[in-house]
Amino acid sequence: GRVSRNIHKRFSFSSYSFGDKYDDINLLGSASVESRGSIRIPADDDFEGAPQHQAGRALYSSPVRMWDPDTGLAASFNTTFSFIINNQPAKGNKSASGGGLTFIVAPDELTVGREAGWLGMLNEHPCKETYNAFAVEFDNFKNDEFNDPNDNHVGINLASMQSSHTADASLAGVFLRNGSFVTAWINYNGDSRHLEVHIANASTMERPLKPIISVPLDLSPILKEYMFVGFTAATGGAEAQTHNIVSWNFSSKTHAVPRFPNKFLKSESLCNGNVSDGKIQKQKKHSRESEAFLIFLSVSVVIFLAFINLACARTGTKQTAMKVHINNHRPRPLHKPRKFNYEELSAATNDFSEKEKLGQGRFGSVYKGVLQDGSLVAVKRLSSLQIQGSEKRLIKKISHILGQKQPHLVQLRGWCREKKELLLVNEYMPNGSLDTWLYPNPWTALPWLLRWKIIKNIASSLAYLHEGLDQQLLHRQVKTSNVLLDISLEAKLGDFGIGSWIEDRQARLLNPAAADYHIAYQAPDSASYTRKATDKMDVFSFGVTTMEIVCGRRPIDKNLAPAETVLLKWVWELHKTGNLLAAADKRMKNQYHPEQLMRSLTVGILCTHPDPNCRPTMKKVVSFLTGKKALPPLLSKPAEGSVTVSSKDTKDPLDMV
Ligand SMILES: Nc1ncnc2c1ncn2[C@@H]1O[C@H](COP(=O)(O)OP(=O)(O)OP(=O)(O)O)[C@@H](O)[C@H]1O
Repeated sequence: GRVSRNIHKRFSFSSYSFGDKYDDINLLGSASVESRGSIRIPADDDFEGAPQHQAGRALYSSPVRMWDPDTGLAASFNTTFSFIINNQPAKGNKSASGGGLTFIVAPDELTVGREAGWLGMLNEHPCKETYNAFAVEFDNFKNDEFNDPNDNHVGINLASMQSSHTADASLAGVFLRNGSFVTAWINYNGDSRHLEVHIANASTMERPLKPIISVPLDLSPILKEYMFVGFTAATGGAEAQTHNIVSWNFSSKTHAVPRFPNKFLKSESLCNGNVSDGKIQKQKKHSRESEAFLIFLSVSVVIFLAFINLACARTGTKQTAMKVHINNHRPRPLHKPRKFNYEELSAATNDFSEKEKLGQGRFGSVYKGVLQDGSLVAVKRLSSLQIQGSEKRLIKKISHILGQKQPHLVQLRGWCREKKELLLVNEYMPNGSLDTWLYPNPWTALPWLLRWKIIKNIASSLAYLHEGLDQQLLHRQVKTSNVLLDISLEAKLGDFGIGSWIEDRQARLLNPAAADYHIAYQAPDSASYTRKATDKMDVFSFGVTTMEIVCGRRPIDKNLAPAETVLLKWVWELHKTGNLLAAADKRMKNQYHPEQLMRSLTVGILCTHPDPNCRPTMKKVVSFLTGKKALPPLLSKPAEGSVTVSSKDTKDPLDMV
């Protein structure tokens, strides 16, 4: 599954509905919304005089994102609109000429372009400053100064009244000024840099097969991030012409490289990563000295505060009474976990529609849903698969998970067991799963401080499941697709505990690709289905996940050189040659904390030891990561008697790839 990081914009005005959405349209110059509900330029109905030499604009009132500054790519957009150009000879002037209209992407919401041949698109700029607008013109006057081909053409205008491409509208059977309905379709693809324009002289919305213009076009040099879209039109001096836009649909999509909060980008401890493994030892010593000073400082502050507190308690001030009152007011849980019925979840997910699908795992699909109370949920639909054990045992297992509350565990809000399906209702995590942040976007580099925080968050939630409960709960599916990010990019571990209910062999049949991907996280000792699951298998998966987060690559990547294909082996080799820092994700551009990075990779190596007995517990991992416990020295070879990482005679699942 992948969470899209694109920004979409979509709006629609059905025929003669501009009056109903008056606030959504910004009218400039002589543009108006006439009584029937279409946009009309010029405003005045009187053909006798006023409409001559008029220019006006009607823009969608909010800016639209048209360009992504990080990738430099233009938006892709599709727009369809219907218009009528009505042309009558002005009094005393027999020849009917005209002006025309444009669909414009404008850099501002204030400019009204010049009248006549300028179509309200541009002004003459005495200082020659360019006005970076893009427009498709529907021009019914031949301006020789702009090299117009005739008085009935469509043109592409890039910050200029001289069109870069033109086409004769009559080739599509369209006569722009004869007062009939014209429909235009403008489709621009910012990735492939291609523009197509279709027109049809009809009130139907059916697009003709053949475009009137189809050209390669890179709009990115003239676009800026936010722009205004809409229409311009103008009249000249020898005609009485009105331009009515009757209906309009617009949709756009821009790439978006996430911008991370400053707290993840700036830190004094972040330094250029060109540091050798050896230098880090020295840095460690220095940081221990500063840690000692910090501890001294904190202890002094605590003693001081305790003293103040004691003094207040003696005087029995009002303040103390108030504090007690606040502490007693304990918040109630927002959503009590419960059993859901099928209809409720079907309604919440729009009948499990494809549009609401968040992703597909080994056992089924996950859908976004809105419950009746308005809260957002992610519904995991485990269909037609073998759930292990009796119904009674299953419910018992679910209730064990339902009760778990830890800040870094995705909250299970309930379940539904109906129609031979099991549906799990989880809290919705708006920023999706971690794998979608790591891949495949080459522009997104998760900042180091965020990666470091995520690693510590996962470690703490696993330590809680393993050692913080009366009855140990094994996760059994620790991997980046099960690490989910909430609105403030806090990491939470999802899908904990459910691995033990589900028939693994069934999963391969359901989704072989996902099953292959899953195997990369599995410890060699879990290769046998008869072997009982242990917490050390979770520790192994955590080790692989940690390496993946630091290195920003998949645990198995067949596109890489053979020596690098298996992440675990590659990291181990780099460690042996004292070159561990070279494993850091290149997209971080050396902006990381070398000591933290080394520490997490070392923890990764310890956790993926082939011998489960040599792997640390998750509690120990937490103290290694937080620096409470010193890391044991890593041997250049795994300890005597244990199986080596690269050994061929183990049942290492990585060797099966
Ligand atoms: N609570 C949630 N909030 C938002 N998105 C979610 C949530 N749970 C899952 N997803 C999305 O749905 C996708 C599929 O999830 P699912 O857990 O079914 O599969 P998986 O983790 O990729 O594989 P597996 O089935 O082996 O666990 C995830 O990758 C994630 O993008």
